[in-house]
Amino acid sequence: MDESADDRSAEEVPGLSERGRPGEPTVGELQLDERASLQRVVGLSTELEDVTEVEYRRLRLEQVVLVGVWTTGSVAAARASMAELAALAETAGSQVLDALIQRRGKPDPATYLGSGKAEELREVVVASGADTVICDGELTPAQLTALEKVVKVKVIDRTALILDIFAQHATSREGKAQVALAQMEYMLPRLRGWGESMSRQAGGRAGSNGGVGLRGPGETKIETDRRRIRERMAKLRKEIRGMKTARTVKRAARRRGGVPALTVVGYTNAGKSSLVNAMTGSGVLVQDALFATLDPTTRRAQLADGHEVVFTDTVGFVRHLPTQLVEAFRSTLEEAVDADLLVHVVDGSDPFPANQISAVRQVLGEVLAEEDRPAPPEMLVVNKIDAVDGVTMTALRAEYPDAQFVSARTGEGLDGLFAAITDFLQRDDVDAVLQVPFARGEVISRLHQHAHVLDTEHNAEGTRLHVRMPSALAAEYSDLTVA
Ligand SMILES: Nc1nc2c(ncn2[C@@H]2O[C@H](COP(=O)(O)OP(=O)(O)OP(=O)(O)O)[C@@H](O)[C@H]2O)c(=O)[nH]1
Ligand SMILES: [Mg+2]
Repeated sequence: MDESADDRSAEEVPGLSERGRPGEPTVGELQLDERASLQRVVGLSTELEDVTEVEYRRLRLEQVVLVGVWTTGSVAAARASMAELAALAETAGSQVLDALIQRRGKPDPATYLGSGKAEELREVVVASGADTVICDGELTPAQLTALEKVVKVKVIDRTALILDIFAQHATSREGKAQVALAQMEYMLPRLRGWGESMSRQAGGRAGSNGGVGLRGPGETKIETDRRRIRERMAKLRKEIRGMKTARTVKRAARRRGGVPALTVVGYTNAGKSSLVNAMTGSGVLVQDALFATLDPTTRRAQLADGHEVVFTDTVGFVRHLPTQLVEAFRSTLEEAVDADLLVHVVDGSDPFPANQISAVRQVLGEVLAEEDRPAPPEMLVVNKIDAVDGVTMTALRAEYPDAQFVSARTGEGLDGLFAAITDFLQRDDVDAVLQVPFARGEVISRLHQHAHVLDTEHNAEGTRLHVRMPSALAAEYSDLTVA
């Protein structure tokens, strides 16, 4: 392998460190540091002893160095990807000390980074005092182990990082169960790899302080763990199925109410929750953090014409969503499948909004793939226009001529968005004349709530109403329709 080329292509990404790189550690500190990193890996083996701890396992990230292999696209796109990894790492509670990317045709099959670059990474890790390396991609168990061997601190990948954030943020019973399941799925094939790495590390120190407690789990232990994890996964799947049924029933009840359902989807941090708040006057959690929202929340709102709609705020999307989490997404996004309209929010101030849009559509496609219905219609909403300069704004308008341009922060464009939603919902309204008998007074109040009552006339049989209403509602009252 051409290692000099490897090293030449190494590049530091400026502006990502939260604080300056600390000075070189003294030899004494370095040893302490190394001991600490070994200690941490051994601690991991203890965690794996109990399957319930695997379930809610946290990666305990602290001070991290990010690395990425940049295969295609522009420098700016590669940097944006690393900036996102940094934001993810910070969301997980860690401090980013440094970030490096390597230009390479494809990740090294053995160590992800080329071997020369891996050595360089080791130097950065030592110099910065980092205790964890996060790779911007999904690594094979063997790659993780091999890279760990070189850098001598914990190495995790983007998938594990995202799983960790989800584990920290999930609040509902179903959300927690879904994430636990995804984590176990991720851990299962990696048990052996991590076990081997731990045995290796303990073995290397066996002369000084080796012993029963410091050895990695043996083959039998791993097999037992695997079996217990599989059992736990089966149990979780069953529990999740039960919770799903309950939710479907609840949603069906709401749908019968005839209230149009708008599901707000979009890339993480695009401002979905802010928009729901701005449009409904409610207090959904807004945070400058990725995946602030994990469980779907539903809020009612009234359109200018007096009609009620419900907005459902959903979990944000992200590029390279771990496959283990697609199932979790599917469950929270069932709301999306059922929606009358998908309100797709994109951050207009992001340097690459088109990438966000395609990532969202791709994940949504995967999530909806299993359904035998087409995806609901989508309305694109470009948010954060208060933070977009004039030139970019012109470009965005040209690129997305059908989109709504809003600022959830300043309220700009919200009237237009409301109007567009109203137009959309009324596009297939029908005119009908209903004769409602006295015994069915509840129909009249429902019509006033969900339809335009154009004319009312009381007669001997009850009330005759001329209404303009959604076709679904008309279908429900076909027995009362006289014209
Ligand atoms: N400048 C500006 N910032 C906004 C706007 N809307 C939202 N933000 C900010 O963007 C960040 C993310 O907002 P959220 O509403 O939590 O975004 P989200 O899409 O729900 O994020 P997740 O739930 O984490 O996926 C917050 O810091 C908001 O204050 C806007 O119109 N303009
Ligand atoms: Mg949110």
